[in-house]
Parts: sequence; C-alpha cells; structure tokens
Amino acid sequence: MVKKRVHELAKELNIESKEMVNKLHNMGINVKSHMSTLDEKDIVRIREHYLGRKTRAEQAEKNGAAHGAKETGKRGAGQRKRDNHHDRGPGLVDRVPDRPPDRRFTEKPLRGAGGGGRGGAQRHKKQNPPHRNDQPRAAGRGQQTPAPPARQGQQVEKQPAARPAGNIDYTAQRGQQTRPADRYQPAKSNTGGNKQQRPPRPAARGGKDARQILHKDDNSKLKFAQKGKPDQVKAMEKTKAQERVKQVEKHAFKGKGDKDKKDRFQKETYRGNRPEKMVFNKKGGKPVKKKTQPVLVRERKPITIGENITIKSLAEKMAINAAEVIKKLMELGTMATINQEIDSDTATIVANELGYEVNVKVEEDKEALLMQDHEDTPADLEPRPCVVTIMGHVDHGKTSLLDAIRHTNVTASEAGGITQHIGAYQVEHNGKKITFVDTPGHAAFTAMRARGAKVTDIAILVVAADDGVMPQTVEAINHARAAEVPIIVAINKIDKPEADPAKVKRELTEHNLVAEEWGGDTIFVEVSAKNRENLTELLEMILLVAEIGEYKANPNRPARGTVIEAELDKGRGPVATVLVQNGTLRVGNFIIAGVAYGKVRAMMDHAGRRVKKAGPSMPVEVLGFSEVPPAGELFFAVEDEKLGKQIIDERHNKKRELELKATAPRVSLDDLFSQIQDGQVKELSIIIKADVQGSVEAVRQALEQIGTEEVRVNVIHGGVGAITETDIMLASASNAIVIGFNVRPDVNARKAVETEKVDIRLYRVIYDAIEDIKAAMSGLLDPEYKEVVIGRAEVRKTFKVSKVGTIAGSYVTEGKITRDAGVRVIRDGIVIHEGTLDSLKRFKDDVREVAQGYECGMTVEKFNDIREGDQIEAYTVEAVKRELA
Ligand SMILES: Nc1nc2c(ncn2[C@@H]2O[C@H](COP(=O)(O)OP(=O)(O)OP(=O)(O)O)[C@@H](O)[C@H]2O)c(=O)[nH]1
Repeated sequence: MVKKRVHELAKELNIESKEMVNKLHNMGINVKSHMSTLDEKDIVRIREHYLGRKTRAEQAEKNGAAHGAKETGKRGAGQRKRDNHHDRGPGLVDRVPDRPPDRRFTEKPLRGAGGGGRGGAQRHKKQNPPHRNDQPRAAGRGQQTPAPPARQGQQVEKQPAARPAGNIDYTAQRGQQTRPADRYQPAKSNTGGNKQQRPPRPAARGGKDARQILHKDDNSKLKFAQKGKPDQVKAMEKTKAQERVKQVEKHAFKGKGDKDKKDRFQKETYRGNRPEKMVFNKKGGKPVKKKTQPVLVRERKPITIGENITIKSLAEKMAINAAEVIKKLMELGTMATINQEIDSDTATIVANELGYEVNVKVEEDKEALLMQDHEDTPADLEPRPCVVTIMGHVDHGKTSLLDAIRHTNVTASEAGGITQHIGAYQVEHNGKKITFVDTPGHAAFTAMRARGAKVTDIAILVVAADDGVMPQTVEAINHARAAEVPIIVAINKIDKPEADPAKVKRELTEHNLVAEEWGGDTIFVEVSAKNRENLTELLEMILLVAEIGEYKANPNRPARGTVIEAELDKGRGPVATVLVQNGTLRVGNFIIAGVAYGKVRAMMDHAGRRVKKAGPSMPVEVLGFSEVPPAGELFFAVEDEKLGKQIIDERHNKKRELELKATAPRVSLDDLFSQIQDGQVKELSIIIKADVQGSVEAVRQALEQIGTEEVRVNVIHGGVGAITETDIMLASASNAIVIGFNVRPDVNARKAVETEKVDIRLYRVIYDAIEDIKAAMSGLLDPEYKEVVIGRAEVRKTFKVSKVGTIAGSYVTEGKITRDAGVRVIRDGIVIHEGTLDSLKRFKDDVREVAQGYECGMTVEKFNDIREGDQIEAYTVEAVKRELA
C-alpha cells in the first residue's frame, strides 16, 4: 500500500497544493492540509481526475499491454530505483519540471524517411540523438519501436506487445515517461503502480495531445525531405516548428487555470535555442513575435574632438561602448580608464581603428586670450604714476611713515575725506602722482608676488636710525631684490637722540646697499615720520627713481590690474580695492577676478569720492563683484560680457585644475637635474635658514662656488631662526628651495609649504647640504631614505627625578609620538637636541604611542635640558621607493 502526501501528489501533477486540497474536499476526500497522507485509492482517483479521460484510456491500454510484465516481485533494478525515487519523503520532491513538447521533435524529417526505425534514427544520430519521444510517433505509424540503449543488464525486447514477464515495456514507458532523467531507464510494469506514473505533459493535461499536432506536421516535413529540397525543408521546418508550438499552446492551454502551466511550458519550450523571440500578452493570448530593434547601421560621420577628450566622451561621440575604446587602446598599448583623458592624437588613432574619421578642433583658449597682454605700441603708452610699497623691520615706522605722507600730501579738498582706509592711496607732489600700497611689509608684498601680481615699482626700506639693520630689514631687502624692484632707504626716527644714521648706512653696505655719498648708487633719505621731517625730499627721490624707471601704460584699453584687498561689506556687498595697472576701468565695465565677476556698479577713490573711471596706477574701491575676490588676484575688464561669462564658467569647471596650475612645477632637488636638462632652470635660488649666522654665511659661500655653466646657484636670502611663512612665500614667489640647518619650519610655515609646494631640506651638517645640492645638480641625487615627521608635542611641565633625569610632561599637539621614533627638541624654532626617547608614559604606564590631544611623560635619552615651552618633534625614517626613469 503506497501512500503519498497531498503536496507530493500536487507536485507530481504540477498543481498548487492548495488547489489540490480544495479539489480533494470537493471530491469528498477528507484531508486536513497539504501534509495529509492519501491512500492509493485516492491517489488513483485524483490522478484520473487530473489526467483526463484520454490519458486514462491510454493508461488502460498500456496497462493491458503490460500485463505480460505484471508485477511478479522480480522488479528490475531500474524499477526499484524509481520506487525509491518516489519514496524520498516529504520535502524531497522531484524538482525536475515536466518537459513540454520539445522543438527537437520537429527536426527529424530525415530520420523519418527511413520509416522511423532504428536504422533511420541511427543514420541521423549525430544531428538528432535518439529521443524516446520519437517513439509514439513510430508506434503510431505501426513501425518498429526503436529500442533505447540497454541498461543495467536488462534484456531489450523489441516486440511491442505480449512481452514475457520481466521484460521491459517500452510502450508503457512511452506513454508515461517524460522526465529526462529517466529517459533511458528501463520501464516498470504499471500494475499496481499508478504512483509511478510520471507527471504528464501540460499539453496532455489540457486536453488535446500536443504530440498529435506535432506528429501530423512531421509528415509534411517528410514530403519535403523526399523531394530532396534540403534548404527549403530547413526553412519550412523552422516555420512549421514555430507554428506547431503555437498550435500546442492554443489547444493545450484553453482553460482559465492553465496560465501557470502555459508559462512553464513556454519557459521550457523556449529555453536555450528558442525558435524566435516570443512575447506573450498579459491575457495569455497568442505569442507574438517581439518587434526586434532594427540593427543600427552605424553612420560613420566624422567626429569632432578637442585637444583632449575622455574615453567616455569619445565613445559617446562614436556611439559605441566605452569598453570598445578601452579595448582598442589596450591593443595599442595604452591603459586608460573610462574617465581618463587622452590627447587628440591618441583619440584619432583609436577612432580611425574603429572606422571613424576625426576632426580635431582646437578650442580657443579663452583664458589664454585674456591673460595675453597684447602689446601696446610705444605710441599708445603714456606715463603713469609709480607704485610704491613700504617695507622694513617691525616697529621701524612703516605705518607712521605712510600716514605721515598721506596726511602731509593730501590736498585741502581731500583732507576731510580721508576717513577710510582702502589699502592704497595716491599723493601728488610737484604735479606728479605717486601711488602708495597701504599694506606695508614685505610679507604681504611677497604673498602678492607669489600669486603672480607684480604691483610694486619701487620699495621704500624703512630702517629705524636708533635700531639699525634687523633680521626683517634683511628679509625685506632680499624680497625686494628677488622682485627686482629698486630700493630707496628711508632712515626713520632721526628725531630720536640715539639715532645713528651713519651706523644704518654702514650696516646696509654689508647688504650691498651703499649710499651715494659713499660711492654707491642707493638713495638714502633721513626722515622722521613723527615730525614729518624730510618727507618732501623722500617724495622727490621717489619721483626721481620713477623718472628713471619710465613707468608707462596704455590708458586706452580695457583695464587690468590686481586686487589689493577685498572684503564683504554688510551694506554694500563684496567690496574690492583694486589697483589698475594698465588700461582704464570704468563704471559699467564687466570685470572678472578669479571666479568673481560682475559689472562695476560704483567706484570710489582713496578719499571716498565717487569716480567714473580709474586710469593706470590708480587704486579704487569697486562695488559690483559677485563674490569677494582674493587679494593678489588679477582682475580684467572684459569688453565682451559673454566672453567674460564663458571664462568664468571655464574657471569654475577648471577651478581645481587651475589651483594645481597655480602651484605648478616648483624647483625641487629631486627633479632639479631633469629641470636643468630641460632648460627650465638656469639658476637655482636658495633660501638658507640656520641656528647661527656663521652657518648661513658658510653655506652661502660654499653653495655659490658650486655653480656650473648650466646652472648658477643664487642664495636669495639667508637668516637666523626658524623657517617662517615669509620664507616659504619668498621661495614660492622666487621658485627657490629652502635649506635649514638645525632649524625647523614653524606652524605657519608648515601650512604654507603644503599650499605652496616648496621644497624644504633640513640638515644638521653643512657638508650634507652641499653634497645633496651638488648631487642634485649633476643628476646623481639618490636619497634612499626620507624623514617623515609623525607628530609634535609641547612640553608643558618638567619634573626632575633623580636617576631618571628630566621628565617632560607634554601634550601631543599634532600626529602622534611613538616610543621608537626619533625625536628632536626644538626651542624657538632651533633644534637643540636630536636623539631618541628613553621612555614614553601615560600616567604610570609605559606606552608604545600617544596620540594627538593626549598628555604624556617623556624622557629623552642622554638629554636632560628640556624646558617648558620646548617642542618635541617625533619622526621616522622611511625608505624612498625610487621610480625607474
Ligand atoms: N620718535 C619717533 N618715533 C616714531 C617715528 N616713526 C614711528 N615712530 C614710533 O615707532 C613705533 C612703531 O611705529 P609703526 O609705524 O607702528 O611701525 P611699523 O613699522 O608700522 O610697525 P609694525 O606695523 O608693527 O611693523 C610707534 O610707536 C611710532 O610712534 C619717528 O619718526 N620718530
């Protein structure tokens, strides 16, 4: 007595368990759920119900035919296998779906030509492997049933009927087997074995047997085959095959509940080698041929590209997949990613390879057009006021002098108006104007110069007569020299009793500023800003130098100049003080500065008076910018507003690129040699900072001697103390490298290094520096190790412990301090000790590292002179991976 669970039977019959349960209830068979067990009697009833009358008739016939092989207890191995197969228990149901009629049936006309017998089948075995589904057709035609290969030692009997017991009944098998897995398994007797029936085909279930339709059409194929028109046969077969499939669907899936079955049928039928792409409308109607997209015939029109193009854009222009372009590039030996830019030459080769013609259209570089200073003919040029910047050491009186000049030399009408400070002003002396940039100090001057703005014509070096030459005096001299600006020395505070102008002159001779009365060519003026003494003389001297300089500009062209300073005014919006350097700026002009742009709404001069135009060397306050432009930015008045907007758009797009360009190739020891070779560097500018003046001088002398024919070494500045931001700006503006001996860059300098990308080299031994530079100049510099600063700590408290030494209670301000790192003790920017840590503790515990924001205790090996306020710098030395040239 074989039993089955409801869901197993449902599965077998390819229906939903739920549907089956409902059906069972309707049939009066009492089941609780899909897990309920059905006895054999019920199974037979249900099968009969689902398989229909025709199938029953078939089965009855087959059962009758199989009687000779009725159950004798000697069931073959295959039989046992099948039984076991069905006794796998709940959950382990057969997942192989019923196979619907296969289009392969339809493609065997030539086999049939021989009568469908075994020989015929074998002749075409290669194209059409034997398929048991051929068998009913053969049997139906009253021909000999082709025998499947014998398996498991079973004897094969060819006679379709009256087989002895134990023999295999292929006829029965034909009627029931559909599972591919069982295709070559010996059949079993059906007696008492309804459970062993395979799920029938969907076609059979739906009513009319699909196979009948298929077989009918086979005859037509035979006709063609016999006529010996293989091509036509082939074509017809294909159409017929499709037709048959449609027929099957039409007849087999009439019922409302047949949709699922139909879907499965279609899935199976069209799996893999589908006769044609079919789609089915939602109502389950006839399959219709999907309107396939017509094959695009590529119109290989010439494509137009710019100087550079990304792979993606190139592919888009050719209307092909970017992968094709990348593949082609790889074939050509170039690896590129989809967003990578390639130049027009490469793009042309690739496009040609892919069958496209390319037109390269070099886009007009609007930015370059703008930047290009079209030559003014000498006839266009007119004298312009000189622009003066005041520099000097702290407290030597720069601001006092600027104020004194401003107040002394303003006209009576202006006097009341001088209430504001706009960053620059003009004074008039002997009918000639002088423009003073009101941002004193060489740092501001160099910062502007680093941005490419050359504003100043003349530098006034203020030196206090009571103080003499100080470090920043020297810096100022060097900055002015680096900018190739003439220097006038103003010895200030001569009103002071302790003033010693002669001492100042003497000291300055050491810096190659020699007074005329001492045989030199430097103009010295002794002034008192406090008493406004000798200011007129100073102005006269400025005019004299200006006369020599013959500063000229063309006022009859669109203005260009530099933003001196800018701010966001609450009431007026972005306000910029600009210095017109050439041309004339007018109210209503469209101007751009960086990514700021706008129409000049209003302009005010240094006295706050509204002006309609500003000529060369005139500083004016401008209203109308879209945003605050940065100080030092160049501004341009653009006649064509559209062009101006295009430039702004481009600038916005290329902002990052421009930023990179702004910090473009700086001279560096690493690539010095190649830069010399390329002719980019003819002079190596160096800034030296050291802990003592002696080192500065020693290095200066040594370096100036190692110049070669190709490159001259020029120490543009040397000084004592930490490397400052000003040093970096000078290096940036002058494309110099900075060399430090026992000094470190301060915080601001470190920040500036990052933005300005200046090469700083720090040494402890002068010899090393000289050797490095020599090697770099000859292309032999091959540093194998690089020092990496990993953190800094500030000593906040020290404790002296006997036998331990001085413990530095510190706070990690940057990065981290690690136990095994090298350390430097830095006091006032000067390295006073270099060594390793003896201990690193957090509270009482030894630790491997302490991160930023934490306190720690450190002792430095063999060094106890740590003081509060010292900086401890931790560093590691890393091997430099040299790239192959
Ligand atoms: N006796 C005397 N004192 C002066 C003279 N010029 C400036 N001072 C004083 O020197 C001090 C510094 O003057 P500033 O004009 O601020 O000097 P500075 O160079 O602009 O200083 P920083 O802006 O800090 O770089 C002030 O107290 C002034 O009053 C002068 O000609 N005679």
